[in-house]
Amino acid sequence: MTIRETTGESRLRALCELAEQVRELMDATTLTDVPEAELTAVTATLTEATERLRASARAAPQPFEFAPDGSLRHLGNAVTGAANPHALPLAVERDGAAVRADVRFRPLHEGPPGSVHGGISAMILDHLLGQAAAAAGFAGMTASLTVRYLKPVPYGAALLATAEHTRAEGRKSWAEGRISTQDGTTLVEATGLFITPAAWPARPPTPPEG
Ligand SMILES: CCCCCCCCCCCCCC(=O)SCCNC(=O)CCNC(=O)[C@H](O)C(C)(C)COP(=O)(O)OP(=O)(O)OC[C@H]1O[C@@H](n2cnc3c(N)ncnc32)[C@H](O)[C@@H]1OP(=O)(O)O
Repeated sequence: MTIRETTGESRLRALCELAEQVRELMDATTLTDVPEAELTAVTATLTEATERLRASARAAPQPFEFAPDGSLRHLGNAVTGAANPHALPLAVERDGAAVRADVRFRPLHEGPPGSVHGGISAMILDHLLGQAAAAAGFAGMTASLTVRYLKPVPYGAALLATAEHTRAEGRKSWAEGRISTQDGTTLVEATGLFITPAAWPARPPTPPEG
């Protein structure tokens, strides 16, 4: 893994604004009820916009990099990356030895009618557990993730995701976490095993943020 120095903050801000607009577009697409002719017209507009963006393309999304304030960020990440339209994006904060993030799912995350797809909840927990392990100095790859779905997860509601590192054994470390309502009802909980690949530095210099 290489971590590059950041350049072009203004351009990155513009990229993040574009990604946020694409998220709005995805929600609007999921919910729209406009007539067919309007759907066709908007599709033509978007086809043109897509071609304009593809006029110059990178080989991969935004990499891990140091922000101007010295923090480590990954704008291309599918969960936390503000430059990745797929991301919520989740803003993960350290809370002592644990991590937390406010979560508000979108209609485009629908699985069963009216609630969030289980794979989306698992993805959020995978990431948060991974960050908890990293925050404890055991950054690694997910080797296994066990998810227990206790109650349907609504979209549109303010929810909380939390995770903490629980133990480590050599390159292996474990974390657990949950997605809860604001009043503390657990909707989904997970435990995960994270393994630091032998080629990675054993401990990252700073806990990753976001
Ligand atoms: C500085 C940058 C910081 C970045 C921080 C970012 C944090 C962000 C958070 C991101 C979060 C999201 C993250 C993502 O989305 S990560 C994306 C999803 N995960 C992957 O793609 C992982 C793919 N798998 C691998 O790369 C390798 O298999 C890994 C690295 C996991 C292990 O390959 P490695 O060659 O190293 O393993 P080993 O053979 O030497 O075995 C070592 C030990 O581990 C035990 N074992 C192995 N596999 C499993 C298993 N599946 N279950 C249970 N145990 C397993 C094995 O028995 C042995 O135990 P022991 O005999 O020693 O007791």
